[in-house]
Amino acid sequence: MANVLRNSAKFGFSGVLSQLSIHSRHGRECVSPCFSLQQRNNSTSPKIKVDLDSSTGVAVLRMQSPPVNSLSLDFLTEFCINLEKLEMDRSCRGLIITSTLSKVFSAGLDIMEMYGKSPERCGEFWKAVQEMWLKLYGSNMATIAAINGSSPAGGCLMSIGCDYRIMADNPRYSIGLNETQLGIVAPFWFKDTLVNTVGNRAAELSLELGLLYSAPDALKIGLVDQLVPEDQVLSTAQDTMSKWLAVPGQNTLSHWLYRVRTLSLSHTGCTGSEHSPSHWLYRVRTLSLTLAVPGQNTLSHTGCTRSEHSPSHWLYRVRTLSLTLAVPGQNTLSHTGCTGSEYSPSHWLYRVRILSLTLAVPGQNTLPHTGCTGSEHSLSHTGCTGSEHSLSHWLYRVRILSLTLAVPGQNTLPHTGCTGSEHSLSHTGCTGSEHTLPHTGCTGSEYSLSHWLYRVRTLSLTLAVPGQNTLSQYTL
Ligand SMILES: CCCCCC/C=C/CC(=O)SCCNC(=O)CCNC(=O)[C@H](O)C(C)(C)COP(=O)(O)OP(=O)(O)OC[C@H]1O[C@@H](n2cnc3c(N)ncnc32)[C@H](O)[C@@H]1OP(=O)(O)O
Repeated sequence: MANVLRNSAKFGFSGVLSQLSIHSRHGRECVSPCFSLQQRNNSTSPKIKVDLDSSTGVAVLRMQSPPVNSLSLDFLTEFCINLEKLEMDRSCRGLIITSTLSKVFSAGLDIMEMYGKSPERCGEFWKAVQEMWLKLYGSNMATIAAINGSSPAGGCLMSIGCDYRIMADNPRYSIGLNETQLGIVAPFWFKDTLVNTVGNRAAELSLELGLLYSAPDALKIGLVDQLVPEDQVLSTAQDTMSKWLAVPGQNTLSHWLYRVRTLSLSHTGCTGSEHSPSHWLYRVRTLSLTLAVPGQNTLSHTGCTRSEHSPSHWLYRVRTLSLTLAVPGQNTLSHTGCTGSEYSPSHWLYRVRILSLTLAVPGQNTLPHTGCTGSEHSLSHTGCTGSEHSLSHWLYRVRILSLTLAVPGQNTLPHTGCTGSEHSLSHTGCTGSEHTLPHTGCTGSEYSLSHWLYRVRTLSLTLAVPGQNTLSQYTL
């Protein structure tokens, strides 16, 4: 095992990933998640121990899977089953996650799950990773990570999936999304969750470099919220939990409102009951990887069949897709036809976001954006120049168009056929007849900025967890 880890660090994780092919098509019917979880839990000794204090409504979930609480399929399955049970137990309102191991909270995904396993097993494993995050991040309970040891990669994801993080004040412990250092592309929902936690720039640096932070540095960038002496991690978590549980309606609106952004990204495009969250995440991840590392995404990332996806085929498709999505008619080959040597995966991945921003205002990115060469596309360059494109202007427009993008299946070709003049503030690329009250509730004269922002936020909530968020739950 140590060899695998060492090799993955030395040769890049692609060597390990090439063993992996996630071909699972997820064509399965929706079954009870609890049932499917139980079906695949093959472990014998419990890797998770849960104690629920019925007087406080707080459960402590202890990870107890030596040597490092790595997130294997069995571990994740057990974790999800326990989470699901607590979620259904109305007496439980708060959840604290901690480790029984000394020095380690969780080492992240179990590397052995990604080595030499069948495509079916890999698919199951990846679904379980997603389910863990969805269940944790989407939990109705207040959640606190009591991080009493190192917490790299998936361990960090688990931590930032919680509402609050308390870490042992020990500089030898580290935390961070270090996937890039292993040659792994952190999926976009890892990235989004990190951005939500530490902000754009810190997340960008962190992911491009695959940084692990010591506990004090993690506190500095906001990756954890509090450091306490090691022997006080759990008791502090318990004290803190009582504050969270004292917030009126904690399990509903306030908790949800501030966590929605990421989930809305993850779920855009869902329609119908057949799209379970995990199914969607899997598909979205594929797309995002497809975009992210042209020429460097191998078959194992994508669920594609081998014969179709040769590297050149990939490049072509990526280029097409990028052009379509990004700044139609304005992205030149220098952005899209890059080869591996110019654009390392992490560099590409985490700059794509910039181009995404650019793509958000089609029809309104006019001459100042055109003719850009690769070198001009720096972080600060989102395609805008000139006084009319101030940051706040951009932000608001982007947000509005995000709304448009967020209702796939309803926003259709009218985006692409718009001319500049149609893209007024009140026009998000939709034609009137398709975009009626259920999306926005606005008519032209009501399109003041504050009104829009408010409505957009409301709508995001609606979109956030299809099949789980209903209007009745979140009507303001
Ligand atoms: C399907 C698509 C893939 C894309 C997914 C992208 C997302 C990836 C997220 C991930 O989580 S990838 C995993 C990344 N994890 C790490 O980089 C952590 C590596 N481990 C460590 O840094 C250290 O082990 C530790 C956690 C800081 C603990 O250090 P300590 O010195 O206490 O223990 P070690 O001697 O290093 O390890 C003991 C033992 O445990 C094995 N091990 C460590 N980490 C893992 C792991 N992630 N999976 C499986 N096994 C692990 C290690 O090999 C040792 O085993 P041995 O048999 O005793 O040699």
